[in-house]
Amino acid sequence: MIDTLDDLDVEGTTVGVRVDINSPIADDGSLADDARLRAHVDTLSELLERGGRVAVLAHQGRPGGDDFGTLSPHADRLSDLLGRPVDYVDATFSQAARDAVRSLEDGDCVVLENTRFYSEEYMEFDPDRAARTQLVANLAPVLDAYVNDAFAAAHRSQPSLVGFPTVMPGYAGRVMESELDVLGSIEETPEPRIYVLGGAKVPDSIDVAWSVLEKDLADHILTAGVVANVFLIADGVDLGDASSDFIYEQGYWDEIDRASDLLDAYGDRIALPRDVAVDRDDSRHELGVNALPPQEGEAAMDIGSSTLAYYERLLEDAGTVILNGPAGVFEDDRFELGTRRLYGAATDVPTSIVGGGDTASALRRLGVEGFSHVSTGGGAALQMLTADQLPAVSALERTVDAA
Ligand SMILES: Nc1ncnc2c1ncn2[C@@H]1O[C@H](COP(=O)(O)OP(=O)(O)O)[C@@H](O)[C@H]1O
Ligand SMILES: O=C(OP(=O)(O)O)[C@H](O)COP(=O)(O)O
Repeated sequence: MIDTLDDLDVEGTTVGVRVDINSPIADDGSLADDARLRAHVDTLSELLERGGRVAVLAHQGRPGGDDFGTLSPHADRLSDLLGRPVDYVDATFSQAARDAVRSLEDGDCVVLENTRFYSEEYMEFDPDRAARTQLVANLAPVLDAYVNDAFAAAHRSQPSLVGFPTVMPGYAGRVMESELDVLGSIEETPEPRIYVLGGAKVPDSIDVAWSVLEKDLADHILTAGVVANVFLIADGVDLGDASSDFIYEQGYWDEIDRASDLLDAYGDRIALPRDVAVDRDDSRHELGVNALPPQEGEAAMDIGSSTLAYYERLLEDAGTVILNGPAGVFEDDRFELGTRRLYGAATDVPTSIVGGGDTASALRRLGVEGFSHVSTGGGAALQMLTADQLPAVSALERTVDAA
């Protein structure tokens, strides 16, 4: 049983609110999509209107990634969306951050800097240990309560997600509450059940694949995106140096062995692309897997038309489809076809559940709609649908009682 905002006496209370506003970032550093900020408006508005003093905690990107950066543009955008001033401080738990939180008055909001600027935040801890990290130990004394609205990050056991509710009363925000309601009630989704695993977070996708195949939750897994490329290499296909180098640079080389083990154990339930699309002479060019490797410098950027026809046939018989991750580099018009058609076909399945920040952004851009549920979380939604507990949700369940 988790407490919600209905259980929190908000007025005059200083609340640390963990949101997930991790967003695509344009080349000039601005937000390329603000959907995740919009999602949290209800929670933040409610807290502010009820007289709360709100300190927003969030991450943006992963250390070393192109989208790793400051939350300053997020604060500006939140101010527009909330229709009230939102301060930003370029500190997360230092004296400057604590002063900014202490000086909040009823109805004030400040965004603290990217929690992942601080190294412990990118590590996974059990909640008790997380409570002793620098972030929680330094910030908790200036907060009265903690609200977790970051469903999309609830599968991470990181300090800002599991540490605070160990030392102060923790509550689910409105996004967290509604995601848990919708995804938690899908106990008996219609079969056959198909998982579509695309995108670029290969280790997460392979974890999910193991889990749903072992538990017999998935009748088929359709691979797409970088996930498919890893499976193709594991299956002995020569995808060429460009795709291999990309996988190596992402640190995913060991995932090829894990994909190979999965194919050995459950190969009959894992569908691999039959063709891929590469950039040749500045145009989309499709190659059957038998025609691989591609020419030098060409990388597999999307699944091809034969693969789409094959996947569409499998989806015709599905009762439930759960999808995460674009099928290709949808940001480039030449490689959006796989995502457009695959996700389009999924809207015809009786129960269709989609998750993921980039995925949702791709679908908006491509105008694909009509799913049963579009979750704010990708990995978090998938983990929940594997029936595994989300660490941040468990931490809220075990939170300390309000005084
Ligand atoms: N074949 C591919 N090669 C390189 N990148 C790809 C490929 N297919 C998809 N991607 C990239 O995957 C990214 C999204 O993946 P991911 O972050 O896992 O999605 P989500 O945020 O929805 O969970 C996009 O930026 C897209 O360009
Ligand atoms: O974008 C996110 O997850 P998602 O890609 O599964 O939707 C969350 O912000 C979690 O980010 P992380 O996967 O870097 O921990």
